[in-house]
Amino acid sequence: MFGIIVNPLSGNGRGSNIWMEIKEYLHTHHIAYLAKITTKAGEAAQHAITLIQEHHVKRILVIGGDGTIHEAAGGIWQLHTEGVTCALAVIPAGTGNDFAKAYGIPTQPIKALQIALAATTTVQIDLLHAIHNQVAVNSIGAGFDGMVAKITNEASYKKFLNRFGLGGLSYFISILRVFVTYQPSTAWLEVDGTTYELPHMWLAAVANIPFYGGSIQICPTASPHDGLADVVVIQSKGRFRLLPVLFTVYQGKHTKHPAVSFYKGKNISIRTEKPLLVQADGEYAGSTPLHIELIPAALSVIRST
Ligand SMILES: Nc1ncnc2c1ncn2[C@@H]1O[C@H](COP(=O)(O)OP(=O)(O)OP(=O)(O)O)[C@@H](O)[C@H]1O
Repeated sequence: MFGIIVNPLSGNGRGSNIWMEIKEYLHTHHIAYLAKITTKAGEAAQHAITLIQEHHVKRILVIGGDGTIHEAAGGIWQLHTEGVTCALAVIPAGTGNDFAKAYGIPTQPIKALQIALAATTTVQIDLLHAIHNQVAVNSIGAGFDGMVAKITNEASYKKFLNRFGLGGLSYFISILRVFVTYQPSTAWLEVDGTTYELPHMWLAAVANIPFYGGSIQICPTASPHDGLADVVVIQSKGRFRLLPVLFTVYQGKHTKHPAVSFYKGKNISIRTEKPLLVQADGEYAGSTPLHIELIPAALSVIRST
């Protein structure tokens, strides 16, 4: 028996349509499952806990976006700390789908389901453990990207673009909106005991995978298997100096720009002169200060071969 968690509203209703298709396939092929459908934000974590504790599932398939994956992974991790294991599989149904991209999970729902059912390749991935005991699978960032996550999730164009399968474009629109108004500030980054002062900081993001915000290659060298978190910092006094970064970051070709710097470590703190918005896996997650600890090999993920 395996468990399924569905966010029917992910990708502006794509989650619901995919669920119909998957349900039909499972019935046709006489595959037993137990499904939980979310009815409000935050529910996926509890669904994961219930599926594991009460129904003893060893595999949970999430049909949703990165926000729902974030919550389900949090539930699985909570029980992992008590010694109970359960693997996570995904059928991408969200706007950005960065998690699926990182693990080669196809966007075609039946293909993604077949990978989940076969479970031939399971990998252990690192997690980013932050304040309020939450874990992130993709990234946690403060400043510019916290603001982009917030306005994207509130924007009406996210819904509109999702209708045409162009959800990823909504992040780009938000980036342009925030870019013209954002005011950088001083921050202090601590990586494994060494503190760096960062004047004119636009963003500081801690990444577990190379992508965020719908396939932006913010940290091309980030790996969820190396036991280290990658930190990317962007600093600039002027806005227009960052234009080349803006237009090269999607291909991960911004890395040599003098405004961009990278760090790697296990314990990362970010303090700022004024509270900055924080995003965790693309969802609003409070504000700075931030402390993140990398937990190595903390979650089993079923990936494409
Ligand atoms: N039934 C629901 N009603 C309202 N909100 C929900 C529901 N189920 C989940 N959520 C919340 O919706 C948020 C976004 O969901 P999700 O990430 O799955 O889709 P998305 O926003 O379309 O995709 P992406 O994160 O890739 O942009 C999550 O933070 C989750 O808590």
